[in-house]
Amino acid sequence: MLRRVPLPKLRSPSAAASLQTTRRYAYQKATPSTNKDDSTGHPSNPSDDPKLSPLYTPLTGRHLLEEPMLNKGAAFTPEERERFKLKHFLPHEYHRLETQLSRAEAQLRSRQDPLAKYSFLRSMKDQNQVLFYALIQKNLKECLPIIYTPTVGDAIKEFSHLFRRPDGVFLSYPHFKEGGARYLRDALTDHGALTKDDIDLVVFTDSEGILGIGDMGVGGIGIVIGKQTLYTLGAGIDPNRCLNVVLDPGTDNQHLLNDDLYLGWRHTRVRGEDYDKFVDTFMAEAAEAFPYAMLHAEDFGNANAYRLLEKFRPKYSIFNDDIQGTSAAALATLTSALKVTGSTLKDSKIVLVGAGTAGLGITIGIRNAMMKAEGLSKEEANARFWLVDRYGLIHEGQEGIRETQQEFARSKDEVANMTSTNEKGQFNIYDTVKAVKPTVLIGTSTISRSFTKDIIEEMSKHVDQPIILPISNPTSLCEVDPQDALDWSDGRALIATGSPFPPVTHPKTGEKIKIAELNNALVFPALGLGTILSKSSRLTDGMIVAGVEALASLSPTLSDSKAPLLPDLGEVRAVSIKIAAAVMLSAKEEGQSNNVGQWPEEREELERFIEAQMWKPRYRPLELVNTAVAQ
Ligand SMILES: NC(=O)C1=CN([C@@H]2O[C@H](COP(=O)(O)OP(=O)(O)OC[C@H]3O[C@@H](n4cnc5c(N)ncnc54)[C@H](O)[C@@H]3O)[C@@H](O)[C@H]2O)C=CC1
Ligand SMILES: CC(=O)C(=O)O
Ligand SMILES: [Mg+2]
Repeated sequence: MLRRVPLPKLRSPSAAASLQTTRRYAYQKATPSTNKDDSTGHPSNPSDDPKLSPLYTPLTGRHLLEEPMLNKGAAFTPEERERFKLKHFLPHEYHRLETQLSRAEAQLRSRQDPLAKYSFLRSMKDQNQVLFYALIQKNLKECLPIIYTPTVGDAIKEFSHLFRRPDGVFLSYPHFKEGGARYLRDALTDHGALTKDDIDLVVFTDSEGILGIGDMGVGGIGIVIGKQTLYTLGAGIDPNRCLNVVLDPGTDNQHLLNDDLYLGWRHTRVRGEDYDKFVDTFMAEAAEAFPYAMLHAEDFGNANAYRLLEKFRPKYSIFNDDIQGTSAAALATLTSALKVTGSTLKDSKIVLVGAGTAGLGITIGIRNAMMKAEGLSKEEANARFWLVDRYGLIHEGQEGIRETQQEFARSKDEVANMTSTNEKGQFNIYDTVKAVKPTVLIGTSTISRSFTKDIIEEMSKHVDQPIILPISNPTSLCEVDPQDALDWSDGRALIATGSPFPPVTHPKTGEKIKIAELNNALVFPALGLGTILSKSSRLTDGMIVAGVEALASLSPTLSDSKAPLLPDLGEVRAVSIKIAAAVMLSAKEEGQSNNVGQWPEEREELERFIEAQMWKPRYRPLELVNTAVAQ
């Protein structure tokens, strides 16, 4: 017979206290002296390990098992089972994390379909956070394409069908209209349970431009969760100090609007002043509630991404990953590629296809580097770019050019000499490549396999080692399969892609060649970590450039010209330490850091300090507190 389990005491103060206590007490900031143990395993009896500081919680019994931040499942020790009234909820045996991992790995691998693996991992995240992160960290190469691109894209499309339980903060426009700023504040702080010191990072989207798959409505929470997971895996940002947020101003995705199971606000997107008021108020409330947090914007549509970044950057600690993160990763890749070709930024001719959020971010980032590092004027640097968008090469007088693209429009005189193979007289990618003879070809267009054989062959006629970066995600939207790019360039192309690809075969030598993954995931976790650890109120361009230089200095091609252009995403933690150190030192130099003196400035010592600060998936001892203490 089922016995009814008593409900938790939901009266104030305990209701608010459960999350507050978990979050507040979860963050016992590691110091080098208390956190010398850097292994990811857990000690034989966690409660007795003096190296790990405890977490405090008022939760017991079923409520403790249901709290993913604290749940250890079968790894609750016999003593903890007694103290936290867990004995009757758990089978007899006590298993260490290592044993739990073996079971979890077998369960993961028993699922063949990537989406089924995704669902498994998502529910593990909802149940036992330490096990989730330990599993992925141990099997990073296998799990990254599941929790991130490409599978996350499929999961987002299916969000309302796969939905089991929520993870994150859902902010819908009609609730905002009714409750105004107060509603947003209550939602973000969980009605006051979270206070200003509790959160380091807010990741948020309005879901209009998810990866390359477009408007995904409330399903965009999936990319937010994916990015937050990478902050934790890649840079050790404490998951208990992150807030995942989706703004739901409606959706223009007709398929979702017609779907009976759709879970978001069933309404077309609110735009104009109403939208701005929603986002402006959200930013103001988030910044006031968590004044030390970095606010990470993800996958906004291109009509809003730049506009909002420019508007909010002077006021808040905002970071737009698609603009700034992608630009940083691309600049590091290009720097590595140019070391191989023996060329420079200013000697490059760059054709970029898809001048939207990511494409323009990359263009501006490289353009600024040409000016700063190689002394070009803005006009001289702009002249190294040819941007091709949906109406072909962007040039003066062309209809449909967006304001953000304007400064890169080619002159009328230049295009007067070009030949169009298009019945509308537009200059497509082939026409542009033929006329320009570029050294670099970048794809951020979302147009699958649009770098065709004739384009790659034409480019390869004029340059020894064409640099080809098709970085649209997910895999299905990549502009060219790397094997094709290598075959069509006689094995000469230097390639990096946005989603992971298996190694390719050199068409002449038969050698296996690894393809670098040019994804902002290699850099944004560390940009965030550096900003958070240096308590910087802004992530400046200078801090980002310091991170780019650190990343480029880790390129495997520096020691082997046939190696991938970037470090493997599987090594992101080690990479993050170097990038974060560079970011922190730059923050200090620029006067952005608000805690100079509290961290070492000598590079190696700083790297050890950063490593020690990183959250690691280990079970920590638990201490029972009563709610009065929690308050
Ligand atoms: N690898 C990475 O780290 C990143 C990759 N991306 C990928 O880049 C792609 C673009 O993303 P966003 O810039 O956010 O999207 P977006 O929508 O802002 O930009 C896409 C651009 O491509 C243009 N376009 C559409 N059809 C075209 C055509 N036939 N020819 C040329 N251009 C065309 C659009 O007009 C738009 O300007 C996505 O697939 C996204 O996943 C985005 C950010 C990071
Ligand atoms: C990687 C990423 O941010 C994107 O594809 O949108
Ligand atoms: Mg993105």
